[in-house]
Amino acid sequence: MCECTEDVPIMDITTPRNASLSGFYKRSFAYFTIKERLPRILTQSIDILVRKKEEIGKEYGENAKEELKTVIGEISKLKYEIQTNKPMQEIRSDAPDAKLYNEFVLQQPNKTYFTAVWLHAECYMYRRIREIFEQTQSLQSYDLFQIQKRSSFEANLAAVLQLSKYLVLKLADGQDVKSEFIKLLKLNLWGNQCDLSFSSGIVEDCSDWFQILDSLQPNIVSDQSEDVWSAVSDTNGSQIIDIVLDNSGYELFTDLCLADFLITHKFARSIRIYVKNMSWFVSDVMKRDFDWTLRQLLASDDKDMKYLGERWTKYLVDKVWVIIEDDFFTLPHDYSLMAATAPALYRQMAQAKVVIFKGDLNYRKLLGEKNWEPSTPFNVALQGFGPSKVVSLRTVKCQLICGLEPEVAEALSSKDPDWESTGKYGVIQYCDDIRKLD
Ligand SMILES: O=P(O)(O)OC[C@@]1(O)O[C@H](CO)[C@@H](O)[C@@H]1O
Ligand SMILES: [Mn+2]
Repeated sequence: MCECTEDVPIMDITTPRNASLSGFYKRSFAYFTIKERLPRILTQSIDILVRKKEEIGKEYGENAKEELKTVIGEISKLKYEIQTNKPMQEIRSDAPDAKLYNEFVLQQPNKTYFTAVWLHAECYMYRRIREIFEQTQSLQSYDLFQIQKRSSFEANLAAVLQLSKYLVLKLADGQDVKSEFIKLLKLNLWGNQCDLSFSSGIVEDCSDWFQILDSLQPNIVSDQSEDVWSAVSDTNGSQIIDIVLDNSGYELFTDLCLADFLITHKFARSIRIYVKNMSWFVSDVMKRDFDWTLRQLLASDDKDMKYLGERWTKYLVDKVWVIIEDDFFTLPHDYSLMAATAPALYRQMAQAKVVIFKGDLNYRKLLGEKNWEPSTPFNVALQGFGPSKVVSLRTVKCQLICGLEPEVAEALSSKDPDWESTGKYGVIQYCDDIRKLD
């Protein structure tokens, strides 16, 4: 039994094969996340609000200081509900996504934090944070994680600088385009190690990847970068490439470098970039984070960073890059439900040559949060999702995976029992099993 007050027995086992990940299985990263990581994220957020009270008052008005007390109380309440395994409550909001949340949670057989599907419980927590700010007068637009996101970019300036120089050089040079593309793809993959939900909001230095890229090759446990290259470099058909972003900071910078490379080498006429429309899993990119990042580049003293800032601003003005916000990315639904829940988005993605999904959370959604047999082919694990060719770039931060050669998972587990929750390993996976909507 766990120490939860709702009298629910938590099983002291690992996640059974083919079951949904859930805090219900005590020997799982899902359990650890709900028990330790989510409450820690909330505690740290409260600390920041307390520390920044005066600054928030100056920026959002005196009333905001009063409302902060309510916000802090509500976040503490949310933390208590998680720790004591209460059922997920109805979201009180007129926003259209709240209705979908409420219907979705109602349909689920298990509604408490530790018994629900982990993906649902974790997404719900971030939606509740949004609700807390929605209920205020003065803090509607306040982003609880903005300070951490900005610090993460600032802490990784050295890596950004180094990559800027490299990219500026490579953009001007048409040599060896394939190997440069694959190199950028891998840099981009490792950029996904730098998320703040994983480190519970602790800003880490991500600067090493650039130097040690080759030595990391054995850690890419499934590498279909050749297939990705073939799909991306095919100049027949659609000239649009979609990227579903993950984290702000260094990872976003690597995404934009890849997006620039694709445009410069004419693999796409336009790149559509999908962002979150609320504060999400601490470090995920919202439009305002994207804009802030470009402003940092434009204001830089470094000529290459500034140049990229100008170049990318022009891409946005000319609609070569288009930023898209869609509610679907902050719903608890996995991607196999996109066609039914967000058919317009599915059809839009079907116009793309390739859709690149960044990061661990997107991978969980692609695989339907299920503990697949690790040798399950990627196209099977996608369970019918395939608006276009799908690429996933993901460092392995939780216990689900597919597309591995037989025995690879067993060998990794005996070498490093925690291999699935360290972020040290990565996958570059590809599927061209396209399923059009009627
Ligand atoms: O999607 P991202 O940024 O790569 O990772 C998000 C993440 O940190 O959050 C989840 C747990 O909180 C984990 O699945 C994953 O490690
Ligand atoms: Mn993320």
